[in-house]
Amino acid sequence: MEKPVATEEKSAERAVWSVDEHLDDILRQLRPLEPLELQLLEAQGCVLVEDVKVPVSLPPFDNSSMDGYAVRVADVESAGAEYPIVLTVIGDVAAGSGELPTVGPGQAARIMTGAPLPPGADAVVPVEWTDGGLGEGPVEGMTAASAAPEGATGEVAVHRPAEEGQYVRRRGSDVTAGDLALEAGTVLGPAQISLLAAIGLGTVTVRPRPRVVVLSTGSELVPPGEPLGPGQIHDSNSYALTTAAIAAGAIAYRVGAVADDAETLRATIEDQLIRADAVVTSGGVSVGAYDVVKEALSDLGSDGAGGVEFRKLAMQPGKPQGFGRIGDDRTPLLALPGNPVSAYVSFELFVRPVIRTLMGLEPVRREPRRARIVAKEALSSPDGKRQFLRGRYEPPAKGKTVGKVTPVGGAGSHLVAALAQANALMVIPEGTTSVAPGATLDVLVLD
Ligand SMILES: Nc1nc2c(c(=O)[nH]1)N[C@H]1C(S)=C(S)[C@@H](COP(=O)(O)OP(=O)(O)OC[C@H]3O[C@@H](n4cnc5c(N)ncnc54)[C@H](O)[C@@H]3O)O[C@H]1N2
Ligand code: MOO
Repeated sequence: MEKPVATEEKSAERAVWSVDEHLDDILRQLRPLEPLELQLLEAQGCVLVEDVKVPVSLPPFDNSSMDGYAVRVADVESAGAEYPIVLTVIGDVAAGSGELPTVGPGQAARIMTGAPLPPGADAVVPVEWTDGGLGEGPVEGMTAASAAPEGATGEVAVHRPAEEGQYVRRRGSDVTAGDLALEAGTVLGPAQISLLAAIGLGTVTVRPRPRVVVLSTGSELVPPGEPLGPGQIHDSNSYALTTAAIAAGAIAYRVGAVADDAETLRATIEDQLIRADAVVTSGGVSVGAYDVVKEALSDLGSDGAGGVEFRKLAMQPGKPQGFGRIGDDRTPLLALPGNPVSAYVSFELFVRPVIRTLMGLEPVRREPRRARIVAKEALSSPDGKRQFLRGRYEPPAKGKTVGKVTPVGGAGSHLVAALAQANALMVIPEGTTSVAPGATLDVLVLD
């Protein structure tokens, strides 16, 4: 844990906050979202809040793992290529068959993969071990039932013996009724959702994905796809932050850029609160005459309570930051700086942990990795600030613990092209003003 930058009680006006102090202050004000019962497809990536028990065994019945013939082992004991055993085919058992024929001595039932093993049979011989009912040598596969309905009856020659239970998947061999299917705390990925579906659960109780409303502020902003007028730029932050929120696990709503007008901004945010578990804004948090986010948000609490506090952080980029809880539900709002790299780095450091906390996901912060700097010149960093430079990270070679990182672009917080080439943030600590090539440092890998 790094030494706090300011030790006296914090006040937005005078103290500089460290990155960790700001994040800790945000996180201590948040609780994970209340669990919800969701449809399986909506639960992907969410944390299960209760143990799930298996209601019915899997497989629910003995079934075939091959397309072939359900037989009695005793009948085919002496089967061989030279002297195949000929059995009478009494019918087909397809996957999903409800009514099953009974296989008597000298009989076989044609059976498909996943179909229940019919009574009387105690093994399956794959169709490749038989003549498929065609009266010749071993076949490659069955003729489609639609093309040859007579294949379900007649005779079949079996060329190899079978062992008891061969190609039979036993009832309960996967999981047994009453077993623990998944433990509370499990993050549901496709394999876990597969299991829930297989044991017949249509819904599951999880912490839901937070709904994150993203809005940009700035009268100069024009949506991509529209032409620029004098002095205008395209709004890239709302796209970066919306997609970053989705990548972090949220359901994100991008609201178009709002002009630098405090009343419009306040009304827009109030309108959005109905669908927000968190609000993220960009721009308007510095000291300019048109930085209206401060003006609009400082008192946007419930009945005058709460509101957003604006701070200076000992970091670069991302110095000006706002955080507070607003509206009747005390919805967390993070006001990020407008420079595109600052907004993105701020998202990584503060908003992503908020999303993960609301979802109950661990770890909340990215775990730093160590990497050796590959560069021609030393990297410089402002004294007293934690700097986040953009870099390309390569994982450690086999048997090594330290990877490599090459800076891309400079420290400027407007350099979006370099950001797009980067896959990591290089972290230069507060007390360090110069780092030589070949030195190692922490990197946050943006995967
Ligand atoms: N006198 C001072 N000026 C500035 C300071 C300071 O301490 N004293 N801090 C600088 C730092 S550091 C940052 S970061 C920025 C933060 O400014 P704001 O949050 O108020 O952001 P804006 O002024 O609205 O915009 C800054 C910059 O970013 C561009 N921008 C804004 N929104 C978007 C968007 N959605 N998509 C693309 N680009 C966007 C905007 O056009 C500006 O160029 O303040 C410094 N100034
Ligand atoms: O801190 Mo500002 O965020 O450097 O560009």
